Amino acid sequence: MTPADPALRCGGVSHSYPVNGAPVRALTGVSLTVPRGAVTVLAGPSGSGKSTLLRILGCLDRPEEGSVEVEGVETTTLSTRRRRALRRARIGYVFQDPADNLLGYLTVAEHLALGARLRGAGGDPAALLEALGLGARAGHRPAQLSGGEQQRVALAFAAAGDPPVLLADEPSAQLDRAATGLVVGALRELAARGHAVLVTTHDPEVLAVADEVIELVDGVRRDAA
Ligand SMILES: Nc1ncnc2c1ncn2[C@@H]1O[C@H](COP(=O)(O)OP(=O)(O)OP(=O)(O)O)[C@@H](O)[C@H]1O
Repeated sequence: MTPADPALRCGGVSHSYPVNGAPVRALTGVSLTVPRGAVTVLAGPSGSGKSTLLRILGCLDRPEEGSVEVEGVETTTLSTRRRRALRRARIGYVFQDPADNLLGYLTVAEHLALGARLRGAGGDPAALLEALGLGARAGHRPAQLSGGEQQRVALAFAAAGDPPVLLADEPSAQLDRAATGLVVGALRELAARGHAVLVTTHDPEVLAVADEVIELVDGVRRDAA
């Protein structure tokens, strides 16, 4: 693998969920690459399969069909244990629901220290907190923060330790304009430092800073691939 190779690549990914004994098709034959040093946006209407695809690319779920490579490593054939180890070391993930991202008993600073430890220390967590407008919150626990502040801490936690791949599911969903501006700035800054950044969004402010937009409709890639 060379530095020019994409950080993430998937090919022919299809997936369905069983609902009342019958499969509900969420993705059909999706192929894409996510380059380093850029912000790539996964767009599309509600229910189009964005979260499903992000979870599969983030090695949280295994697709029914297709390949998923992280930094040149095919992940769909790895054991659950090895996939989890690869995810922890190489991928930062921000879940859509703030409650899924943070541990109630850790302060903001402790989250960042944990993120750095999981990946081998790197980056500058204090600078990232400042950039996200959270410089004064390092000693606070999630319950002492608003939903929007928790979502920004989740982004800092996911980026702590500089994982090469950063995935975020609707990172501005809970945020007002000012906070969205901070998150958008942080996503661009992470891309400028060489991270591969992939976010799902409906938000025009996030779409505006995308280097590339990949559009899903009914689980199928709609843009010119
Ligand atoms: N756990 C699940 N069980 C059953 N069906 C599911 C599950 N998760 C998603 N689906 C279905 O899969 C399809 C894709 O859902 P997904 O959440 O990936 O879309 P999305 O584009 O992220 O939507 P949104 O923008 O509303 O978050 C939808 O038809 C949805 O109902």
